[in-house]
Amino acid sequence: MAEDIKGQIHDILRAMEAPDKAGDVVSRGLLSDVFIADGKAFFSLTVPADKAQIFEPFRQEAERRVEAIQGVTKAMVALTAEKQAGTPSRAPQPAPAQPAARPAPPQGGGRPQTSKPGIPGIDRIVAVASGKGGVGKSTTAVNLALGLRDLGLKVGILDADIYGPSIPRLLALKDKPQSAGGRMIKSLDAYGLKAMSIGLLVEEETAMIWRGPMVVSALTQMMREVEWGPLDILVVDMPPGTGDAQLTMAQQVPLAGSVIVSTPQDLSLIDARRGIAMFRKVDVPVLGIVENMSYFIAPDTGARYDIFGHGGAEAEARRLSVPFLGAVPLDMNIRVRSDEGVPIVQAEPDGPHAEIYRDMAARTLSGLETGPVASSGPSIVFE
Ligand SMILES: Nc1ncnc2c1ncn2[C@@H]1O[C@H](COP(=O)(O)OP(=O)(O)OP(=O)(O)O)[C@@H](O)[C@H]1O
Repeated sequence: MAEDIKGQIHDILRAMEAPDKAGDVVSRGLLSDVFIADGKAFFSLTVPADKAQIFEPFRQEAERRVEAIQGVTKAMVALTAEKQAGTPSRAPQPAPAQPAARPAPPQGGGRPQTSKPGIPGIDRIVAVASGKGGVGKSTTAVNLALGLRDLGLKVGILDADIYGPSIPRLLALKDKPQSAGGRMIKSLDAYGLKAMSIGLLVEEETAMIWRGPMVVSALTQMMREVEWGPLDILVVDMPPGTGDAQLTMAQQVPLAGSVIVSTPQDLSLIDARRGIAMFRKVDVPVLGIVENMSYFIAPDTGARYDIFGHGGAEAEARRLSVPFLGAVPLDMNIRVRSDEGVPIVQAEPDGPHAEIYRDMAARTLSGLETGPVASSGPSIVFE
């Protein structure tokens, strides 16, 4: 059945004239894998960044035609922009991505330019990623977002962790997303953040088997079709790992930078290194590394223990010439607050942890404004 639908989708797309009149999108290899689940069809079309705008009516028409196939209840087609290696990354943007009247970045600043289509109303998108699961990526993402909020920014958080969306739990999001009319859905509000989670929109089993292009289709759709309102920064909680889905996301989402979360253990650091290599490969600036569960604070005495060999991530950051954004202790309170749906920065704004996250937010922001300080040039390390 699914194969039959895929065949029909190919036929439909082959028969449609591409707006740039350069041949049909299937023969040109612009079509991703087609994924069918629960009667929903997902695929993306990779188009040159400067043609994204003229392809939009084509995208809509493709959705209409695919939805007319018997057995298809919904079609989700995303345009992803092609970034050619070596081309100057200043292709025209299909839609204004910058709200008016933002201060210009400092001279020589590292505000990354991207040839990928920006998201209207969202000034900058920052990915929070980890080389492996369970290191506290989501905890870091929400508290970093709240830290950025405390710096006076308008901040959104998008949970793109298809393998275990945890933002609804961390932010106690209970309401179902509501339609905002047309294709748009309203973002949810949590502690002054705009929030949306893939877990609120898609069945978890469906999302887990998506491959890279499908994840990007869903993600770009969530970015474009959620009413975020104007945002200074959208923090994206990425799926853990450095596989196909993550690489495609890093490559095709217009990211201004990435933050890598690691624990101090060697194994986690090896994975973090892979994460950094992945972002570098696709020219996304690495804004820095966070060392989570860096040391342990005994709940009874408050004494500090470096049980995991604290400092590993900081040393690694130096070795790899990326900024170190901060060390967060393994602290029962951080976990308890997360489980209660009130992240520590919100629950204990005057406590030591909130301060750590606010510092982290300030360093992240400064990396966005001026470029990650330690990231340029090779470093010579004597061991
Ligand atoms: N600094 C910390 N101190 C104590 N507990 C923590 C800390 N950071 C995270 N945790 C706890 O560790 C668990 C995993 O954290 P989290 O869900 O943020 O990790 P993750 O890397 O996003 O995981 P996954 O990749 O599986 O989604 C959670 O129970 C969380 O509350």
